[in-house]
Amino acid sequence: MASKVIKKTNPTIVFIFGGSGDLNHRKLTPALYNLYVDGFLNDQFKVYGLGRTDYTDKKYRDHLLEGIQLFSRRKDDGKGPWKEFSEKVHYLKMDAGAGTAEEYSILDKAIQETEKEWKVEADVLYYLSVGPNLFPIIAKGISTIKSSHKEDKTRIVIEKPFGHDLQTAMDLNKLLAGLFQEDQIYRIDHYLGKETVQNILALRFANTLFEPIWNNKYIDHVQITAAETVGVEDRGGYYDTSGALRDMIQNHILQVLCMVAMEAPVSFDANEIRNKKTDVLKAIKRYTNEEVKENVVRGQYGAGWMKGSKVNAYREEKGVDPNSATETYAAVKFQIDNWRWQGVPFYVRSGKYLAEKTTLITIHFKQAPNYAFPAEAVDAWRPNRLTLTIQPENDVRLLFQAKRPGQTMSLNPVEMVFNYADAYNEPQPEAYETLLLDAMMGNSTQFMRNDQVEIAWKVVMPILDSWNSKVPVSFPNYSPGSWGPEEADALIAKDGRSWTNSPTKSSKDKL
Ligand SMILES: NC(=O)C1=CN([C@@H]2O[C@H](COP(=O)(O)OP(=O)(O)OC[C@H]3O[C@@H](n4cnc5c(N)ncnc54)[C@H](OP(=O)(O)O)[C@@H]3O)[C@@H](O)[C@H]2O)C=CC1
Ligand SMILES: O=C1O[C@H](COP(=O)(O)O)[C@@H](O)[C@H](O)[C@H]1O
Repeated sequence: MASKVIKKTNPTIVFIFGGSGDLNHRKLTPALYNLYVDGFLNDQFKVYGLGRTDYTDKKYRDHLLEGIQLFSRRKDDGKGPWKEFSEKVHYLKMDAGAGTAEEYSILDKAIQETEKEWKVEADVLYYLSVGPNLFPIIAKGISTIKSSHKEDKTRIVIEKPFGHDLQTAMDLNKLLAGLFQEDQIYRIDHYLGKETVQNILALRFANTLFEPIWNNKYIDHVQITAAETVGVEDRGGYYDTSGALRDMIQNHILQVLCMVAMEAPVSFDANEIRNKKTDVLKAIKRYTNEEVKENVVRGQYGAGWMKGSKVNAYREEKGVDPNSATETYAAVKFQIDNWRWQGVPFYVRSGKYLAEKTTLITIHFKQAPNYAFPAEAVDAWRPNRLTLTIQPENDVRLLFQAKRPGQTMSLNPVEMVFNYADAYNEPQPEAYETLLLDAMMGNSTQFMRNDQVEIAWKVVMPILDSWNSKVPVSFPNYSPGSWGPEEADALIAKDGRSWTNSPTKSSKDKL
């Protein structure tokens, strides 16, 4: 087996705004720790958590170690690699919201001291893991830091949500463009870092098997589901200003849709891939108010039960307006008006408190002609289906017809399965590991470009506008633990199709 060549980062300083926050605790520090253990970080590496909370370096490291123990794919009791890694971790107390050059000068000082100690110019990554209200002020603050003005060495990662609507996304893009070059800006969408999402390009463009039939001649329709078994948890305040369409569909699901629908790139250059994805977004049909009613369904969960526990209705959640019209579920039938996809609907849906935690893409092929087979042979006939499960499993399944053993020509569908965990012994990196490493390496392929974000907003704006312009539908309209509102079943059923809820658990399961 060929040995893996590991390319290390340059000497790097990472500043995490929101270092005391939840995302850093659960995702960012565990990701950096795993990159360290896997050998991707230069020996000259430092990470500073930033926030207003009082922490000494020691207390901060203890807090982060708890995060490693709870959330990292690799655990550590504090005596393993964490011990050495934690010496690279520091905390700086600052009010980033003050936005003054004086406040930001502590970062300047930290860079200068570190460069003096390392005797090299460091790459500097600023990660904005804070609420979106702070993005503009922090971006301006960073631009005042004298020692990180070298464009090729300074990068800024912006968390979601990138804007609340098209106008606010455009405003933020404009502000960032005035402060940084576009190739310094990394707008993160963590779905793009997931292994199986990245595998879509390999599956489509590294095999001759699929691409020739990847079009409206052979594909009947595509489904993308991102179902969650959690409610809004302690993020009610944020979620109530967002909803499923903004929180999941405008970003994650549209990006996944682009990977499924894009044309073949001529190279893996960041801009080439992003151009091809942008073309898909441009081709998505913009709905009129009337068409929104026909093609979009929204839902909100009521009170009920999840796995034996009683759960509140959305309107009773902390931080949520008791009369809220915010959707916790959305299903959309998208239509892509281009040569490859015309006439092939893309049904997408996402929701909280659904029956299963699953993210999957299903490609439903057209029915093969079955006239030559006896009627009884085709009883169980099902069209071919390719399923890409993104989580909780990472697998690819191809459903096709096979002859049952016996003396008669009796057919039934079977599955060929490729499962990452079975196929490879290597552990899979978490999405944030992949994306943080890419950002440190200066590879922006899996990040959103300014125009991509804006076009994605343009796709959903007619839906948001239509929802704003009329009296809300009667909420709640689905129970926790279900697959969402009945109207979503009707949305697809009226086209003579049905949702694929979950792939079979193993190839031995009865199909
Ligand atoms: N948590 C998650 O699972 C996900 C989060 N995100 C995004 O990541 C970002 C962060 O989310 P999350 O970690 O959950 O949020 P939290 O509310 O847990 O953390 C917010 C952070 O912002 C810091 N902060 C707030 N005001 C200031 C200020 N004036 N100066 C300095 N620091 C400040 C807080 O630090 P302090 O109080 O110490 O000042 C805290 O560290 C958001 O944009 C969110 O949308 C995206 C996907 C998932
Ligand atoms: O960005 C978000 O994603 C999570 C779901 O992410 P996943 O990786 O667990 O599928 C979602 O819960 C959250 O509301 C949203 O902001």
